[in-house]
Amino acid sequence: MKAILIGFMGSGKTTVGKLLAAHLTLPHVDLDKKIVEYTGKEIKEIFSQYGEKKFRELEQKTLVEQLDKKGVLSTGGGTPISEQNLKILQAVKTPVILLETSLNTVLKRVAQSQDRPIINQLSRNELLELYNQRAPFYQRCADLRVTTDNRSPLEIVEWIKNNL
Ligand SMILES: Nc1ncnc2c1ncn2[C@@H]1O[C@H](COP(=O)(O)OP(=O)(O)OP(=O)(O)O)[C@@H](O)[C@H]1O
Ligand SMILES: O=C(O)C1=C[C@@H](O)[C@@H](O)[C@H](O)C1
Ligand SMILES: [Mg+2]
Repeated sequence: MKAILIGFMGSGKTTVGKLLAAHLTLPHVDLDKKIVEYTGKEIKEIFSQYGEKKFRELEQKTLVEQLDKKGVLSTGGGTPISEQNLKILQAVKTPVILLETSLNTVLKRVAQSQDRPIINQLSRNELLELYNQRAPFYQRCADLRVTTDNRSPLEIVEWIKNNL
């Protein structure tokens, strides 16, 4: 992989990853999408039918499978949130880029979406707690950090290209 994007739900990993890959004429790989293709089920169905633990197992397996491939990898929001995955992301030679987004912006972007079981299940306060809990995991494996509040996907892609 040429770059790995990490960050909270709604930080823009999928959107920016797709655009960055197009700018670099590389394939784009989205971990969530790979899991959906592999299982033939939507993420919310995997959560409701098999539980989050099973989803995390699939996520880790898929992450390891993709690391040596060519392209730009967009992870899921929870991918770096285990000591095992953190070790994998810290050890990888590819730059890990953290898309930093305030919780307010996250909520503006994804509050209406029904695709993210974690966002749909939690109250705003619980989400804030999760956001604060996750921040150190993201920081521990990030090589580069870019703020996405008030920046368009294209501006973020330009920033990444200039800093990669
Ligand atoms: N920089 C941005 N400015 C404005 N809107 C954005 C930006 N980045 C992403 N969005 C919008 O926010 C929503 C969520 O983006 P996206 O799906 O790329 O996030 P994600 O980080 O991949 O989330 P998840 O962790 O759930 O996969 C989309 O509707 C997208 O169009
Ligand atoms: O932040 C999370 O834990 C998640 C984010 C999404 O990308 C999906 O991987 C799933 O909805 C879980
Ligand atoms: Mg995504």
